[in-house]
Amino acid sequence: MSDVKVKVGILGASGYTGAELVRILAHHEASEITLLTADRRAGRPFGEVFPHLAHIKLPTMISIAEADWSTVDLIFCALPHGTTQEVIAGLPEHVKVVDLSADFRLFDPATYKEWYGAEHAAQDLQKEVVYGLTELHREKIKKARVVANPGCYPTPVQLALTPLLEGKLVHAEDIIIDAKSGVTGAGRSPKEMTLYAEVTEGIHAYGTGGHRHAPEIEQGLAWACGSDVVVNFSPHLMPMSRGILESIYVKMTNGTTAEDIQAALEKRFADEPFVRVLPFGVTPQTRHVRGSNYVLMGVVKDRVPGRVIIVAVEDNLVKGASGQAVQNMNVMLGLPETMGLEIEPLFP
Ligand SMILES: NC(=O)C1=CN([C@@H]2O[C@H](COP(=O)(O)OP(=O)(O)OC[C@H]3O[C@@H](n4cnc5c(N)ncnc54)[C@H](OP(=O)(O)O)[C@@H]3O)[C@@H](O)[C@H]2O)C=CC1
Ligand SMILES: CC(=O)N[C@@H](CCC(=O)OP(=O)(O)O)C(=O)O
Repeated sequence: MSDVKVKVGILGASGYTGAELVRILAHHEASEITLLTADRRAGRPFGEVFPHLAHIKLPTMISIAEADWSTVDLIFCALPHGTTQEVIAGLPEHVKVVDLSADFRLFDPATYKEWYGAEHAAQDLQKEVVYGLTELHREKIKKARVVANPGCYPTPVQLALTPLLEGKLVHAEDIIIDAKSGVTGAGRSPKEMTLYAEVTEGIHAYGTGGHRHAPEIEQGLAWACGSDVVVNFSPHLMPMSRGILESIYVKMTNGTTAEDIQAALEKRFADEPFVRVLPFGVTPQTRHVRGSNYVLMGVVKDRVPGRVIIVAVEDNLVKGASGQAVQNMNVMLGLPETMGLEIEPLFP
């Protein structure tokens, strides 16, 4: 491997996923961080905003307007969705991009407008974007200049269901995803939904019957089975900082058993470094992936005939965002895919 390091920028470095990118890249031997941006916190040293990472030598965070793009080979864009399209569309061609926001994840402009409430501002660029669920789109990611990192909720469910839909082992029209997330999923900017008094000692459903990740999940599952898919997706906010757990209820096709589902998932992910299928009947906890890039999934036979339940977990800030973003960078640059990501989960 060459000693020349890839120069990396992080736009939105003062947010949760920005901090997580810095934490991961601190152990990434083939890259160096040369640009950090913030908005309200522009002008402040990174280590002042995140004292737990103050020992790392980093450039001061500046505004995007001040950025010199000649100092970067690749940027991670960790800006709120809606603010990203114009920034990325204006970048010079030599800059590769991994976008963590939702701005380039939906490939049909009408669907984008329906769920995000505005016309897509960079439709030409959208045509060259690759959807960055690494395990499912690795070959395209290798050649991409701009990668749309998946949403946190859509990652585990697409991993679990893609092999089952491809193998016609489950029905595409009967999929229920009951999802639960920690509050960091909502970002670091203050919001009523994430006030301590309203999160602690209770749980609540939100976006019930129509969350913007439903069309992203449906898009990915339609790629898997070659026809339209409609899912019932219902997220809940949990009194914990990180982690996502999804209980996925599906109906098996005639003649398929829960053991067949287990075997199909084990086969599909046998060589994947970041996806683990647990022994049949064992379900994972969010604590089993905390701080790591792993997705764990467990298959359980439902007592209701013909049905099976898959429980999948990830850390929303790692495999659900910054970890998968670094995994995609590694693939785009031809680096070992696991570089910087071989961190064991923090338990308990
Ligand atoms: N949190 C999660 O679990 C996941 C998040 N994502 C996506 O990743 C992106 C970043 O999320 P997250 O880190 O949680 O968000 P945060 O709210 O924690 O951070 C947002 C960052 O963007 C900066 N920023 C805000 N508004 C602007 C603006 N108008 N122009 C330029 N910079 C701006 C902020 O700067 P400042 O601090 O100075 O205001 C901050 O650095 C979002 O698109 C989110 O949807 C994707 C998957 C999971
Ligand atoms: C708990 C919480 O608020 N979660 C966020 C999803 C976070 C995420 O990964 O998605 P985006 O990148 O699409 O924002 C939500 O429900 O909107």
